[in-house]
Amino acid sequence: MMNREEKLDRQRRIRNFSIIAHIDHGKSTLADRILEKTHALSEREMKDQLLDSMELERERGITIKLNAVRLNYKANDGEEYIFHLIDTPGHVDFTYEVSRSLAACEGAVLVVDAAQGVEAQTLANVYLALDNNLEIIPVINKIDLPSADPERVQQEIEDVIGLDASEAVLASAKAGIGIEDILEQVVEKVPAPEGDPDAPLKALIFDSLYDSYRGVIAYIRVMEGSVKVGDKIKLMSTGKEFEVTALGVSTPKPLYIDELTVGDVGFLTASIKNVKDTRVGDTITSAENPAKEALPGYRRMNPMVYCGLYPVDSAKFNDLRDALEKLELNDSSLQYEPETSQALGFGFRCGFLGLLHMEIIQERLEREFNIELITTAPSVIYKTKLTDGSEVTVDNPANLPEPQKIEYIEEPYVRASIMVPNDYVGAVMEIAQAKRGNFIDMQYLDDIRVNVIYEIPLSEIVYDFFDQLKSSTKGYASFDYELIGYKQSNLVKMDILLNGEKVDALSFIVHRDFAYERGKTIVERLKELIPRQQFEVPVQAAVGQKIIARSNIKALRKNVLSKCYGGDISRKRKLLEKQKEGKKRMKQVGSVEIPQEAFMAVLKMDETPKK
Ligand SMILES: Nc1nc2c(ncn2[C@@H]2O[C@H](COP(=O)(O)OP(=O)(O)OP(=O)(O)O)[C@@H](O)[C@H]2O)c(=O)[nH]1
Repeated sequence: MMNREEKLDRQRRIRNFSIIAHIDHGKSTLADRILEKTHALSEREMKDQLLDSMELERERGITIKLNAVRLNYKANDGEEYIFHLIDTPGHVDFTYEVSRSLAACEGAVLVVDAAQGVEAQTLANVYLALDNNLEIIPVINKIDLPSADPERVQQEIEDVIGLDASEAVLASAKAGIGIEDILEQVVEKVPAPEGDPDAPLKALIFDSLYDSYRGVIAYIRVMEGSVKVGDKIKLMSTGKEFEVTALGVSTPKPLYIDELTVGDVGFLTASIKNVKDTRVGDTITSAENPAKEALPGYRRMNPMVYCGLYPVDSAKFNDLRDALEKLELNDSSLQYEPETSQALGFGFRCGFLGLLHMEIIQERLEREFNIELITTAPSVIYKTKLTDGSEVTVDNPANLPEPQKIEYIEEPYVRASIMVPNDYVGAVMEIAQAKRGNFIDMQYLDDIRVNVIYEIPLSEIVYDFFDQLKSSTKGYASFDYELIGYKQSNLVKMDILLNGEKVDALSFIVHRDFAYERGKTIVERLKELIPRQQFEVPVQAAVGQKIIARSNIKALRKNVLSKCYGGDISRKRKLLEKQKEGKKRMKQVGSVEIPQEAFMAVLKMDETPKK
């Protein structure tokens, strides 16, 4: 164990920092270069971008799970420094996790693409870093690109963000230019951690994951005091106590050590069975000598978006429950509870931080657990005030109380900031208006670009807002949003009837002014998406008792087999197999077979249906 002097001397040489950037500006590439430069990895190990560890992440090119590595850097001043490089997820769904991992740092390397310049997430990340009082080191990356314009971007960083960019490093993470300058600036500009090594322990949890051998692994930053293997610790939000079984740092290989002290960033295990006991943002203290106050900023994350997950094969309900249980071990923001749908049978209503989070879970269920799912359209949480004075929250449109019982309905709103070149401002405003947005502000960033700010219902963002934005701005728009609270809206529930029967899983909530239009569109879309049956199927959209749109799915003219009546058997089999293939993602609802796409039809309202 180190004595106080040794601890203080070490603390002086620690630098904790993150890399922040808009998506694709080169964060992971730079992290790799830094690892290489500090000899953390051999070239062979460098083959894959190491900080992004999960397969899905790599495929989608985004970072979901946070991670932290310890690196040793011998600086030009001749001293050995200890760097902790903390990785942050790069998507709005995970903003809270980003803010907590930034809270574990004293500095941030801000990467801005030399051709693209400042974008929506650049700003959003800078604000998070400033909220956490971080020293920001601007880096202009990709200067090797022919389209790079470092001077313009430097000016932009000063004008738009208000940071001094006179010493911004001109870098190419790809070509390995400027990496040493970045590391030297980290040494010079990022302050060493403060905090007393002899104070009661305060450690911030900025990530946690479940490992089937070791239980929960909490990634922590020690802010005060120190923690040793064998210590009794206490989680300050719950009061639960555990005994530390192991401590370590990733280099990035795990290196087990006996003690983590002020300024250290590493992992801790303590026979904890559930990630819900180590929530991101919570404070770990000593059970015997507890700190008086927890670290600031702890929030419990609540899901923003819900959808129903149903196994295509009803016999797989238990498999689905087991799979969700497993995923939940590793994901404290995932919520689920059993739900029954008249149309879809037994399934689960699941809550997610956002749409990306939802897609990731769906994909993992299908890929890792081999469960074919029918997923219903995502819904936000509505607050309804009833005429009897009580309040209910509704995460499933099918459960919205009868209209005559409702006093009013409130829905969540976000503040969206959309950055676009001048020429596309009109297109952006058109989309935002169509999505019930209230115009708030328009800021000119420079001669070319504008930041357009709207308040928009979250439900409209959930419905293909970003896709529309991308396609009508040729991909130039960048977008960020934050939840601002609930507002009253004139909303109604739209029911869909197939063959005269209400299909609960197809119900959705819509603004009254849009009900007629959406009703018409969805009926047309369903007509395209639902295959012809042996009989004619009427499709109707209704608000309350009133049918507002209808259409008919014509009956099949011929049985598919009758075509090859008398034909050879192999052709017949092929046809049958093809039919079976097509049936995979179908659900028999009453007398009608409905394909997966139909349940999501409500999401793609403004697209012309493809057959
Ligand atoms: N020309 C050039 N390309 C670069 C440079 N740095 C990164 N890239 C490329 O830019 C793309 C995005 O780089 P990443 O490092 O994955 O970006 P990121 O910011 O980590 O992206 P996310 O993980 O999706 O947030 C990749 O194709 C890189 O090869 C650079 O200095 N020059």
